[in-house]
Amino acid sequence: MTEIMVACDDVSRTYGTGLSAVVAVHGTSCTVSAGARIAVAGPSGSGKSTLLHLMAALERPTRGKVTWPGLPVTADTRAHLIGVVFQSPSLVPTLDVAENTGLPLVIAGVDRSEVARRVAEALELVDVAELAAKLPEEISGGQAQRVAVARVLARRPRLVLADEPTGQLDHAAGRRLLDALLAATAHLEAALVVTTHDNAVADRLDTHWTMREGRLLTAVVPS
Ligand SMILES: Nc1ncnc2c1ncn2[C@@H]1O[C@H](COP(=O)(O)OP(=O)(O)OP(=O)(O)O)[C@@H](O)[C@H]1O
Repeated sequence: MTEIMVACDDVSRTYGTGLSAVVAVHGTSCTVSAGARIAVAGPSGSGKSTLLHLMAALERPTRGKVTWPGLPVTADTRAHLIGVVFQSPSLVPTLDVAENTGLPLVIAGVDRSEVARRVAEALELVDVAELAAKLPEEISGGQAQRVAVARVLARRPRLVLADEPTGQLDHAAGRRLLDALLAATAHLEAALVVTTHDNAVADRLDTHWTMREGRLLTAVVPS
């Protein structure tokens, strides 16, 4: 049977209360299987990021349940098993590319030689190995975003959730970033969920989900 990385069971997330309450995600059920490659599209404000944050355990549902049947997710293991890529890379300006990539591993107390090994592998996977000694200010926005992906991959996650990862990149840099994400998650045998407004991005993924007003419409598998 296919392993389920994350399952949302009738999940809702409401922000605020009373008249100002916003139902960002409404009664949504879905599953992400091991190795799945899913694009989540939908208009701005339709709940894509909120759904992703619920899957990442960065938000708690106000109703329903999110579970990770195939992953031993606890507060301690979450960040290693589930990698989240945001729209903006948020690198530490005073650390070089290799140090930025290894920072979460160093904080987690991973052995120095193991950090070096995983950083080298991750930078290779996203094709920025030659930038290892550069500072963030010395690299392009597209390269910085690939370093942010490497920082996630260095933890060897089983599930990668990318929230508009190409949103701040031009077409060519966006394509390169997506190439790197697809190749790296295939290498790590990780499932990948990408939210996007861009059809060119969605078309590269196997399964298409659409959100409207907080609801997940029927998933479409392109022929
Ligand atoms: N922390 C928050 N507090 C209050 N409202 C929020 C919060 N986060 C999201 N919302 C609201 O929830 C709704 C869904 O937002 P969400 O960011 O999930 O949508 P989205 O589809 O990802 O949008 P975009 O494509 O513009 O990023 C919106 O109405 C938004 O204003």
